[in-house]
Amino acid sequence: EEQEEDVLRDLRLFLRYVTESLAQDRRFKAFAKPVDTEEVPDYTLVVKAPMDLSTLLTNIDEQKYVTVDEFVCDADLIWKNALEYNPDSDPMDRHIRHRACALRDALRSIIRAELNEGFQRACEEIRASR
Ligand SMILES: CC(=O)c1csc(NC(=O)C2C[NH2+]C2)n1
Repeated sequence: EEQEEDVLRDLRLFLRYVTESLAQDRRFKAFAKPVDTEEVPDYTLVVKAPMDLSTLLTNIDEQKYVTVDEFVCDADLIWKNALEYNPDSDPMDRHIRHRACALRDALRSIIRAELNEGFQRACEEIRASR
């Protein structure tokens, strides 16, 4: 009902704030848009569930997420995919892995700093009721 739609609207605003904060950070530029599978043809052979910051924003607009944890699950794909696609010891692989781990930590840090636990519980109750 109306109150639920009010909570989910606030969730979308919160998730856009988190995602935009990460998207503005130059360290995370490699994660801003989908990997171009024309330029990187072997990417889809290695990574079965691609994800990037712009796709997270699209998912938010399409009302895919009812809880913060569902969003974090998708956002975590970004760094997991990067570690999978860049496993080697060469400096470029190491560089992108460091940035992927920085993305993971920045995401969790913003959420811990800004998310009200009562609001998270309200979202989880909506998910449980559906
Ligand atoms: C988004 C992502 O994970 C990504 C973009 S480029 C890249 N890796 C490289 O360009 C080479 C370093 N070894 C392969 N990984």
